[in-house]
Amino acid sequence: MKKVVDVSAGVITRPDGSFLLGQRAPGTFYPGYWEFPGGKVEAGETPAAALARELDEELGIRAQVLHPWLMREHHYEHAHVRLHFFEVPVWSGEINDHVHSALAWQRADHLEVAPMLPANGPILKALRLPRTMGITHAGEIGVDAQLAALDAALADGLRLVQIREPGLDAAARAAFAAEAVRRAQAAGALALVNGDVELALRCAADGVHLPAAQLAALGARPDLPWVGASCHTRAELERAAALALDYAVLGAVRATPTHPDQPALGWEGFSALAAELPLPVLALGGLGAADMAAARAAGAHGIAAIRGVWGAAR
Ligand SMILES: Nc1nc2c([nH]c(=O)n2[C@@H]2O[C@H](COP(=O)(O)OP(=O)(O)OP(=O)(O)O)[C@@H](O)[C@H]2O)c(=O)[nH]1
Repeated sequence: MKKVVDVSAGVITRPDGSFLLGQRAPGTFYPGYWEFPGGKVEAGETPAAALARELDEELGIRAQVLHPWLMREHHYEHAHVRLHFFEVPVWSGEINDHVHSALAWQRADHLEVAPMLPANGPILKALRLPRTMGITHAGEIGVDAQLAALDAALADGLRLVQIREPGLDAAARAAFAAEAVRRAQAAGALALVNGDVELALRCAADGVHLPAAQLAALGARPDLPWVGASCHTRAELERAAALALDYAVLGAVRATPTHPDQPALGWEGFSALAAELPLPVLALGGLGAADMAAARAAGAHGIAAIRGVWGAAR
């Protein structure tokens, strides 16, 4: 059995969404491959402290803000690594690299450098997941009002839409889904259909969002580009990870009128449940754009919302 090596890596992000990659130098494992800056956690160090130290040693910068994000394990020929990824949106000092052959600011949807270290493929996919998910409720506000709110939110930058319409009958739901997928995709957004793989395929959606009961019942990941699930417990989050889903939605952070029976987790409860998972987790439950910073500090990838995304007037 190879021993487990803990490694911390930082997704150092600029306000335009680009992040920093470094190319591994000759004489290291996987020379020429690209990685997120970081390195091994030393005895007695927390992963966050290790990353702060590595960024200082390798790049000469001080991380001012470090958000826990994902944890992934990977078996290399030389070691079994447990990678602790953090997001680093704020740092001080000029970047002055001491260890890589080259550095490059990259965007997840338009990577210009290759190859990436083998463990990092899912990390790049996670970085392509937008930070805000809008969940439709045409059954409540009406199809026309929801489509108008969708257009306004897309114009405002929304790039991830979950079509969730338990209140519409099958025909109305299918028609609404087809139209919402069309509008979302025309704006460059991902559109996911809640709970219905068949309908997602029929309207060429980007994926499916599984309610918790479906997550529990499924034997394998549905064959669609994006698959996520609603989770309320650690066991459900681990099941989503075991099925290699692309994301989970975890709530409720606050009590909401949609799910009055669900106890509120608060940010502490959220971060305890969402810690050290290999997939990004969106926070749900009474949230809006103003909660993004708190969500990310708690380890969330971003937020998912019904009312909080469609705007007060919509
Ligand atoms: N820094 C970093 N390491 C990664 C990433 N992805 C990934 O699989 N790894 C693996 O994690 C391990 C990190 O080792 P390292 O050699 O960079 O560690 P280090 O800076 O502490 O070097 P050292 O060997 O001199 O102590 C390597 O096995 C590397 O392949 C990544 O994105 N960033």
